[in-house]
Amino acid sequence: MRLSITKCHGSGNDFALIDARDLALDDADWAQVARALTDRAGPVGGDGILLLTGADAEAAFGMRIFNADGSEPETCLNGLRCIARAGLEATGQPSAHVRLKTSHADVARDADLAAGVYTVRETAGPASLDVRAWPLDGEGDEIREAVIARLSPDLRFTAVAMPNPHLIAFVDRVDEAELVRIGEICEGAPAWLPNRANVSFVELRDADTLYVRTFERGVGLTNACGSAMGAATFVAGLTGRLPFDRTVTVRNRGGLVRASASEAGMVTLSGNATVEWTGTVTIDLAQGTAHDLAVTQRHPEEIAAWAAI
Ligand SMILES: N[C@@H](CCC[C@H](N)C(=O)O)C(=O)O
Repeated sequence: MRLSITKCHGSGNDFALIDARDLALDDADWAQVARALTDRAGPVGGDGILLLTGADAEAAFGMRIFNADGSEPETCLNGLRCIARAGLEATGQPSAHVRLKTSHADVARDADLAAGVYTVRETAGPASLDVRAWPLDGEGDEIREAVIARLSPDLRFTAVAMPNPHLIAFVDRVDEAELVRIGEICEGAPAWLPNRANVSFVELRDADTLYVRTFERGVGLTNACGSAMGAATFVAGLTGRLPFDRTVTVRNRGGLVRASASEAGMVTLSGNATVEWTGTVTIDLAQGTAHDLAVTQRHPEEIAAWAAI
């Protein structure tokens, strides 16, 4: 099978985006496409794949995302900006209501974060504190700044669904080895956390800046995770570290976004949707491999504009 793909990223969280509006593959095949395209030893590499899906009565277009391991999460807010760019360009609209797996979001082209950086504003939520839905068992119905002894005796986590599951711990300094240790416990899908979780450590750097590092479910450490940045901004408000509705800078390993969260749990992020190149590639579904990549157009100007941030 030969696919057209767009290699793109939001804050360095990188994806192969596929216009799937006229493609009919079953979920198992998309999972296999995700494993093939995200393999960093293969010709493309990435944290996941994004599917632009068609309109319905409510939404101008939709997004599906598959993680590198082939699992399909509920949302992806860095990926949504890339899908928004593709969907807005495809439909010719300046803004849109977008269908996600289990929820909706609103997107619009925003003023460029910096010269030449295509920027999208996205609003998603509401964030939910109900962990019975994950499920996360044995820690009560809500987890707010609480020790989860099965993960660490020292850290205090807040559990938030965006609606994908996030465990957020504010720390003085991100300890990456500890983040990986805890991320891997969750990745093992223990009986008390069968659907796993994304785990983030967050530094409050000043009254206008957070730094977020995330071990993502189905992927591992990534440069950035948009839903984690949204969750972290909401938890900063919930725990009184920052006022709700203040727009702050959320830094990450791949760059930054501007973010705000309301008390009702709606989060708004404004950040890049950078296209690196477009091309075609062959997928061997039986083997789960990608080969014969042909890049048809490169965008060094977009890569350079983002690097300057
Ligand atoms: N990187 C994404 C989140 C992708 C999904 C996540 N790994 C999960 O399984 O929930 C983002 O930018 O939000």
